[in-house]
Amino acid sequence: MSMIEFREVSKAYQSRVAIDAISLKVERGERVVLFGPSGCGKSTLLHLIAGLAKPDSGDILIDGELAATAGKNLQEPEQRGIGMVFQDLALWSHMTVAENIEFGLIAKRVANRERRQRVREMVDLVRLGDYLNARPGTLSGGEQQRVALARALATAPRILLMDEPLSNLDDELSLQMRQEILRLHYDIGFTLVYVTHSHNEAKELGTRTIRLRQGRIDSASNGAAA
Ligand SMILES: Nc1ncnc2c1ncn2[C@@H]1O[C@H](COP(=O)(O)OP(=O)(O)OP(=O)(O)O)[C@@H](O)[C@H]1O
Repeated sequence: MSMIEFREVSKAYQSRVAIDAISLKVERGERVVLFGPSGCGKSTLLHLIAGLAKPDSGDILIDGELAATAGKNLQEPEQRGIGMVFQDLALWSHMTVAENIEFGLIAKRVANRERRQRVREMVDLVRLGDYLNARPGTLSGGEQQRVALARALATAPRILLMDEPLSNLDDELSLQMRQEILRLHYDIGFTLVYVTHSHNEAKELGTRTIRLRQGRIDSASNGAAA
């Protein structure tokens, strides 16, 4: 059973078609990189998987369960077991770094002690141990991205969606984060769908590259290495 399945999914914004009858299967543990020119539908595809957008037609299955169908979400985003790192998904500015990371764990009713331990592991992972009590507004762009990554991974999601998550980082930190993502993938075994314009990131992180063009899968490059 696939972890993510799209059956003839379409999505338009007003008259603009963002996703055009896409059928797609992503298997458990796969690391899929989405490529393609600006406006081809990459972010919309992630939003559909996450439940942040509804398909106009077609079905979306997550781990074999119908999560969305024409015009409605049958599973809310928080029911889908998905972690997200999107550029426009801001951190909560009134909360500390620790509280941001802890948020999903509270929602999942993880016990107090385990929560604190998990937050500690996550800040260490993204090398922000000294910033536990800082507010996001006092951090650099790159540091904020690392908090977002820690927040997304804290609940050990079965699917991790990332939309250009490393674009604000310098080369060295970007490399470290890519290694961390691969290590975590090995440890946790999540399914990754990753949007980037970087060939380096695609080559290192992807087990499969899918190129989108005008809301459709460009079949010439589906399955090819970056
Ligand atoms: N909320 C929205 N309202 C109206 N149109 C939208 C909305 N979101 C996306 N679109 C349109 O849908 C199409 C696909 O956009 P999308 O953001 O998915 O592309 P993308 O491949 O992620 O682009 P980029 O690489 O620039 O981030 C574009 O034509 C865009 O203008």
